[in-house]
Amino acid sequence: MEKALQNKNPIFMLLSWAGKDKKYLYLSVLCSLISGLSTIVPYFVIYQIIEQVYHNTLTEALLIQNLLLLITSIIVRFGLFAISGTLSHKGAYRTLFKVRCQVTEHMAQVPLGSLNERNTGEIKTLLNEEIEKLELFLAHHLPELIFYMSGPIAVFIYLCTVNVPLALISFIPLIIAVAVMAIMFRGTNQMMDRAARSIANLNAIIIEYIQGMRLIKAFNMSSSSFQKFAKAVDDEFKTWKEISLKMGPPYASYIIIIECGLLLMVPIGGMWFLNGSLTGSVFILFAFVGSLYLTELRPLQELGMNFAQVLNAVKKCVTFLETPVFEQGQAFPKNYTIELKNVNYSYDGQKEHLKNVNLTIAENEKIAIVGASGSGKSTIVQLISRFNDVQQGEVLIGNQNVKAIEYEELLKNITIVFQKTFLTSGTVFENIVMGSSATLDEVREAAKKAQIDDFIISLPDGYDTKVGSFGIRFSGGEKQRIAIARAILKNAPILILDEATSAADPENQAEIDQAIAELCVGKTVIIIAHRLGMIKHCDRVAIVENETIQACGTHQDMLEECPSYKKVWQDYSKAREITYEL
Ligand SMILES: Nc1ncnc2c1ncn2[C@@H]1O[C@H](COP(=O)(O)OP(=O)(O)OP(=O)(O)O)[C@@H](O)[C@H]1O
Repeated sequence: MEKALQNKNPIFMLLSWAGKDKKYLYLSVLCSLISGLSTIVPYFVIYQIIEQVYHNTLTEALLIQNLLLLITSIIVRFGLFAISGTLSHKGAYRTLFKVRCQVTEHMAQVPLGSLNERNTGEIKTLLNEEIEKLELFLAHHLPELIFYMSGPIAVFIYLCTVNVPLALISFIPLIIAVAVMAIMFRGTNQMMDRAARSIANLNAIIIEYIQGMRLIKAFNMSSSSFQKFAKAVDDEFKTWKEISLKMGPPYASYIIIIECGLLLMVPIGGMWFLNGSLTGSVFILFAFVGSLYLTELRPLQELGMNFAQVLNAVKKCVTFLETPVFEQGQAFPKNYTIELKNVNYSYDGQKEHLKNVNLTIAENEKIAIVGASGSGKSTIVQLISRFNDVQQGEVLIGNQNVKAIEYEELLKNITIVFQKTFLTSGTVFENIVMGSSATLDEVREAAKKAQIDDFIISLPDGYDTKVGSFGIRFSGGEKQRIAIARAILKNAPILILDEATSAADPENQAEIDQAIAELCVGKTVIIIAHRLGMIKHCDRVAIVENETIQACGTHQDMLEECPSYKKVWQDYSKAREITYEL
């Protein structure tokens, strides 16, 4: 793969992605070549017949011989073309599978931050539409290009053996047509780039529209959302209209020019015949064949246009595959102390979202991070787990920079429970086990501790119930308890709870608190919670304000010494006492 990326020629890139399946593509090209070369046979037969008629030597035996030759050439031409198509499709779909695997594998190896920079629509477009265009090239364009080109080239060579000057003249329309085509393709790369961006934008808006359907309905935003969608469709329409307007005239010119061979062959060949420098049979051959053979190249124009899109798709795949991945690192340290030293971080390179953050969390210590919404609490924990990388300063675990630790090892040793739990489309069991080799008993044990076992066994298929089947939708609280069960099962030495119990209902709160308390035993724990009740699990509290950690200490010390923490605590206590009178 590395080697392939250094070699930027798109065709070589594609062939290198095909790997061992290149053989199908090469064989397909070979079949296309032979099939294309067989185009020469009918022209040869025509010339033979003209000669035989002209010299009055045509016999029944010769007619049958010519007929057999024609039938054989037709069988070879279309038989091999069909075989070529079968082979090219086999090679193409295997290659597509490999490219899709590489892209998805690469996605898992790049920092989450660099994926966030690309919108969902862009990645979906790359995986579906852009990679699909590679099939168009490998299965269709490549064999067809060889097929359509080899025939006329063979005929041209054959015509040269008959009469070189006239053969060269018969070639002139192609030179002019190719020049027109070259003019046509000037600037199309940028246009195709724009077309790809426009379809990615359209995809992103469709995804946003579907995902945000509830919000759209709740706030009656359908008209404005439709406007956004309509604008994206309009942009797509305008882009393709512009492309069509730019390509239409040269396309028509190409078709017309390539058909103009007769305009050269009849007067020039006729004059040479009249002044005796050409035999009648050669004149008739050129008048028919010399003006016809180039029309075989008509489809090349369309192939050329599609090829620009294929090049664009290859470029997109290469750019994505070149996104830097995590480098190989060292083993996870034996000590689970976490340290943030002079950490600065900005999402956009402009506003500083974290400034000079310093925090040390001892092994087995439990620390709560509190602060206003948007103050940077989640950003801090994301830097520890390398969802994003610090831009200045360093994050250390067991005195080792997290960037130097093997990424998989890092993820193995850290469990994060987020506020929003993502459930995959598998069974409930698969959603808790998450690829580990835990048994059903172990999974149930974890689920019991997370207070979700009773609910799961009440489902139609218990732990084998498919998420989303039987119209089953999990509530926010149920999803969070599944996430807690996952964390209990994973049992990593470092635990991060980012608003992990925000959706717990009051009935289960006490049990979940108990589950979390058990989960935290013997671990280095960071808890982010707006419900400050979680602080009772913690040894210390750190408060984030003005993009940095303002103060850190025990709950009692902070109440006495940190006015902003005191205020946060008072606000929380007051909020708990509020009752709504209806
Ligand atoms: N992917 C992102 N791109 C750009 N800005 C971001 C991104 N994620 C967070 N931010 C910004 O960084 C700041 C800190 O966000 P963060 O999520 O860390 O805050 P938080 O304290 O965890 O908030 P909350 O308590 O509401 O979850 C906010 O201003 C937020 O808008």
